[in-house]
Formats: sequence, C-alpha cells, structure tokens
Amino acid sequence: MSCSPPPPILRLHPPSSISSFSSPRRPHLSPRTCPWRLAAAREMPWPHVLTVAGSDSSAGAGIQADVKACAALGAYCSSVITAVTAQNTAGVQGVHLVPEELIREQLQSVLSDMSVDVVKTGMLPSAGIIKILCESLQKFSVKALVVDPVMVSTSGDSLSDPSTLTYYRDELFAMADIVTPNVKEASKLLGGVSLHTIADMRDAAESIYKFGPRYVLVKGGDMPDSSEAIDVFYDGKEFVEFRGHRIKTHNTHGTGCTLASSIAAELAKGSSMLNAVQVAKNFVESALHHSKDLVIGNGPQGPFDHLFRLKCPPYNIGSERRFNPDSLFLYAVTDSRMNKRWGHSIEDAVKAAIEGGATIVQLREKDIESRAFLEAAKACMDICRSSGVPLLINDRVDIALACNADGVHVGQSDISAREVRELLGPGKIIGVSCKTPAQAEQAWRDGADYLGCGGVFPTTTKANNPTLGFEGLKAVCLASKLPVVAIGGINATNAGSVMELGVPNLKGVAVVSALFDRECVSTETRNLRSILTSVRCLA
Ligand SMILES: Cc1ncc(COP(=O)(O)OP(=O)(O)O)c(N)n1
Ligand SMILES: Cc1ncsc1CCOP(=O)(O)O
Ligand SMILES: [Mg+2]
Repeated sequence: MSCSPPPPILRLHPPSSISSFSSPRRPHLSPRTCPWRLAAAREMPWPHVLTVAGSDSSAGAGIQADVKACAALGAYCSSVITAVTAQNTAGVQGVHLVPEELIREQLQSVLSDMSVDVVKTGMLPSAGIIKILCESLQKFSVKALVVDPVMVSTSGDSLSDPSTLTYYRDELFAMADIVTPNVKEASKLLGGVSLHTIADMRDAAESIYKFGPRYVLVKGGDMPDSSEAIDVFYDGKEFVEFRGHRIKTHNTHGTGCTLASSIAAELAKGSSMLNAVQVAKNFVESALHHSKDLVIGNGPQGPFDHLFRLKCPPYNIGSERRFNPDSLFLYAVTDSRMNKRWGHSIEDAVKAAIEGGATIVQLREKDIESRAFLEAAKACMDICRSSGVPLLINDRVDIALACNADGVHVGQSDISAREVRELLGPGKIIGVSCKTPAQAEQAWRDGADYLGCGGVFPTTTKANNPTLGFEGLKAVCLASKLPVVAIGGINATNAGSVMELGVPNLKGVAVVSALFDRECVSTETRNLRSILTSVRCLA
C-alpha cells in the first residue's frame, strides 16, 4: 500500500467570525416539567434519529440529506448544525463553523427533550466540536451511535481540521456502534495508506475496528474499474461483502450521508446492524437508479431524489427491497435431486453458487417435505441476506411467507401472480414463466416484476417442457417491457449466444443443471459468470 496525496485544504472560518444571536433563555423541557408529552410519546413512539452534521446549501448532502433519508424511511430526524457550508454541484465554496457553545446548546435542547433513539454524525469540523459531542453522549444515553467520518467532500474539498483525526480515533470511535468511512476517509484515518483492492479494504476495516467501534463499514463506491460497488463490513470476527450495482450517474452528491442516516433510521426502527446496512444500501441504490436522469445544477456532481418512492407505482411504496432487474444476470435455480446426487445440502449448494457469483437464487425443491423445505429456506435466507443476494421460492407462497423470502417464482399452472401479489404484499419480487406474448401481457397486468422464458434449449430438468428457441424467446421479450431471464438447457457453451441476442430487456440466464448437477458448484458458477461478463463487456 502506498501513500496518497493530501486533499486541498479549504478555508475554515474561525468561530469568532460569527456573531452569535443571544435569545432570552428558556428552561429545557423534560418529562418532569411537561408530563402530558410523556403520555403522548408512550401512545405513539416515532423512531427518532438526531443528526449532528453540517448544512449543505445545495441540499444534496449534509443535514438536508439526513432529514430527507430519514423521512423516506419512516424515522423522525432532528438536527444539530455544526457548520454552514456554501456549496453547489461544482464543489464547496465556503465553510462557517457554528460557535461551540451553540452546538452544546442544540445538543442539550434535543437530547434533554426528545427521546432520541440513534445519533448519527456527519461533518464534525473541529476537535472542540467532537469533544462537546462526546460529553453530551456521556450525559444522555441513546440506543446507537452511527459515525460517518466526513472529512473530505466528494468534490475533494476538506471539511474538517486535521486535528479532528485524533479525536475521532481516540474519543468518538470508542463510543460508536458503526463507523462508515469511504476509502479516502479510511486512508486518512490510517495515516495515508492507499486502498486499491478488497483485501486492502478488509485490512483497513480491521485497523479501524481496533479504535473501538462495534462494527466498521468501509465503502468501496470510489474504487475504480468495477461494475459493482462493494462495501466491506466487519464485526471484529467476520467480514461481509455488500455488493451493489454501480449505477451510471453523475447524481451521487450526498450518497455517504444518505447511507449513514439510512442505517441510523433502520436502527431506530429496531433493525439488526446487518439488516440496517442492507436496507440502507438498497435504498441508496434505488434512489440513484431513479435519479439517473435528474438535472439539478450545472456542475459535475448533482444531487439525487431521496423521495423517489413518491413517484413509484403504488406497489413499490414502502417496499424495503426494491427489485433491481440487473440481479437477473446469473440466476441460480436449485434442484434437490441434483444436490442429492452430488452429496450437497441445499445450503451448501446455495453458498457455493453465491461464492461463484450468482446474482439471484431460487429454491426449486420439488421432492422435499414442507418442514424440511422451510428449515432449508430459512438457512438460505440468512446466507443470501448476508451476501445481499435476493432469494426467491419456486411455487410455494407459504414457504416464502414463512421464511420472509424476497419473492416467489410461479408458472402458468401455479397460483396466479395476481394472487401471489395479494398474499406477499407490495415489496416482494414476483417472477412468472411465460412462453407467449399473451402470457407476458397477462403477467404484467397481474403485477409481475420479471418474466422467466424458456426452455430456450432442450432440457431434461423439466419434463414435457416445449423448446422455444431464440425466436420464441425474442417474441416474449419484444412483447413486454418487463425484464426477462432466459431458462432451459443453458450452459457454459451456449450462454454467450443467448446474451448476444442483444434484446434490451433480456437481463440474464437462469440455470439449474449446468450449476447444480456438477461436483463443484462454485467453479461452474464462476465460469459461467465470467462468460456472461465478457459478453456484456463487448456489448
Ligand atoms: C426463472 C425461472 N423461469 C422459469 C421457471 C419455471 O417455472 P414453472 O413454469 O412454474 O415450472 P417449475 O419450475 O415450477 O417446474 C422457473 N422455475 N424459474
Ligand atoms: C424450470 C425450467 N423451466 C423451463 S426450463 C426449466 C429447467 C431448466 O433447467 P436446466 O438449466 O437444467 O436446463
Ligand atoms: Mg411452478
């Protein structure tokens, strides 16, 4: 690892340059002085995040992003403003620090009165401000502390004094539940090491963990040359890689603040840390995807729309896991007969497929009793959640409900997609097998998220299944706006030719025997993935 050059230092106006407005002092409210408010809080508690951060005049990042993200995820967000920045889509033009006494006062006002669940920190520009925050956190206990060590803006401008480094490392991190540096911030925290690989990110997470937080998330969104945005999560024992799709957009201003405040919102709602990070990643990815074409400002980096769900079809509102059609890229569909043949458990087979790069998994277990199926499905859900890979259940809505799977895949002779939607609710993924344009039209009307189309080639995995060939596949794709995954007889020899059809809504291939009727599932999956990736790169 080599050292990277320091970012440019921006002028930070000293606190003395700000005139502080003095108002007549009123006592801080407490349940004792205001008992009727405690009764109201008991009736309807609202998950509450307090953000301690800087104001961003362009409203893409900072306090403004935190308030919008929490609102979108259903948490109340109060704010303690540490600095006022002048910035736009071109960068940061100025920074004024709020006087320390007023920061202390804001903290006291909110924490003494408002039953804060989680504190999330953003821009903490001076060592004095970090000290005041630590004192307040010692005085008022909260459920969790999320520290986003904002030091450099995405435009490369410095947002904190170098003296804060020691206070972050020695004081604040020890109180934090999670610390969420990006690679530049991780590098700064660790004295300038440069991070180029996932292995470097793991090392950095381990080193930052030693400063005392319970969890570390090193964000890899800035790592170059990858179709995936990989974040490394570390709990002191194990690493989890959160893989997201890299959205092609210039509207990324405020992603770090949004991710951290979304984690805080989910924790305030009662999530586990791993689940909070997963929901936050999905939320940011969806917001970026929905804001790809926004034009706000003339600079190189625009804001995105935190409230994108207000514009989504009703069945998507409130869903925690939005379906990303790109996840159909390499769809692994299990088969217990094949697993038995090779002595694999369902869990081991799913683990191996994910290790090899499967982007979505379906449990298609035709010969298994319900109780055993549910046990396996629950174990597979844990495996898939911790890798950020969606898990669907074939045919069995009851099993999907019982294990809280991400969705269900049904065919023409199964329960209809409309009824599945009724049962599963708005946030789940529903796939429907279609062989004709008329079936594709019906699936869309019924609220399906994607179509499975095949058999494209002859297969022995599914009996009496007519072969459609490329013509049948293309006819279904062209008849629908829904994303399509091709299935049936697809293997390493012919997968490339399927993707080379170049139909825009054909998003990937679903495969059973070429992955699972094999000794080494991870090797077969890895091989197929690299074939698909090379076709995509050429397209
Ligand atoms: C991705 C995908 N596409 C198609 C199918 C086939 O579903 P169906 O027609 O219901 O047949 P069975 O799989 O239930 O035998 C699928 N499972 N997955
Ligand atoms: C479930 C299904 N639906 C259409 S073809 C098929 C079987 C695909 O299995 P394989 O990938 O082994 O050909
Ligand atoms: Mg079926």
